[in-house]
Amino acid sequence: MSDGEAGAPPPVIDVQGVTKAFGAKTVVDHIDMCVRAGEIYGFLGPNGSGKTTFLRMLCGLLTPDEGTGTCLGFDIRRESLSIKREVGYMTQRFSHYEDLSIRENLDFVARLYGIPKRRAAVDQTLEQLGLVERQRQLAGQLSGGWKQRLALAACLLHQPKLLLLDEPTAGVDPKARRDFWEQIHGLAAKGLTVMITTHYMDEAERCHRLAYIARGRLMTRGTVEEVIERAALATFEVRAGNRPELIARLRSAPAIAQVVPFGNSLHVSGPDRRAIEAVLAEQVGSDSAWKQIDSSLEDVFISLMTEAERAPR
Ligand SMILES: Nc1ncnc2c1ncn2[C@@H]1O[C@H](COP(=O)(O)OP(=O)(O)OP(=O)(O)O)[C@@H](O)[C@H]1O
Repeated sequence: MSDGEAGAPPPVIDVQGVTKAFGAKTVVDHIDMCVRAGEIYGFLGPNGSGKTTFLRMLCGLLTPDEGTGTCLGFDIRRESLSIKREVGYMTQRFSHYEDLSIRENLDFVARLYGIPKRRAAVDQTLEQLGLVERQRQLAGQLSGGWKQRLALAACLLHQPKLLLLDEPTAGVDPKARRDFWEQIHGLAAKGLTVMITTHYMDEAERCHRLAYIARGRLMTRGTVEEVIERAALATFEVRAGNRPELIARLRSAPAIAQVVPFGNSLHVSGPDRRAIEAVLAEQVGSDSAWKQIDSSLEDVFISLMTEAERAPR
């Protein structure tokens, strides 16, 4: 599986065989990754698949049990201090002081990290993220979307070269998520590299490239188009309404890897188009009720997750 091309910008993250176990459980299992300067790289996978653990190893917060590589040109095992200086890491549980304003929160973070020319750094970050008008507003009164923007601002104060964002938009409404992504694309256009975890498919589609892991193992990576193409998954839309007995019958057919309800229809997928057609012809009847459609990223991810769950450890 190639992860980059000739003539591409230099890698900002370049790691091989990164592995971490907690007790007997291997949480990150021999992951290779190459992310290039200015890329927005999506890191996806089901809950508990090891994404946060991997991010923590990249930025020097956790030492891998196995594996080698560099982040921002620094060795992930030996130079974690240098890495931390140049990485902005937005964790899932970003906290701020509710009774301090946006400006006061940023000033506090700048003090904490000993950022030189603190006032100028705060001014610049407020400007950069469109927070100037709201700088006196108390953080506790902000909507979810503005809170996320404050969190992003706090990560940018020290002008990192790499942003690691762990589910930055969880629970944020679609408009605020869109605004957040505008910011991310703007930052990447200026040369910042961004690695982002998300469970939202529309966000995955906004990444330049992405990787999908399940149970700590890398299942696929590439552009959205490459990931869908490589999966070679045949998907059919079955317009059969809500029929639990039909769903159960389809799921029991060996040719069918997954059946997922989508509104009034079902998405039925598997590796062998003809074999699925044979099952549908038998189970659904008239072929006017079903047709082949393009597989979506979500269809592919669900299929990969199922594959990972079935694989022996
Ligand atoms: N410090 C730790 N000690 C023991 N187990 C841990 C530790 N940190 C994480 N784990 C376990 O490792 C597994 C992977 O967790 P991780 O947080 O990396 O997954 P994730 O993909 O980020 O999940 P989510 O999408 O839910 O955030 C989980 O089973 C978790 O309980």
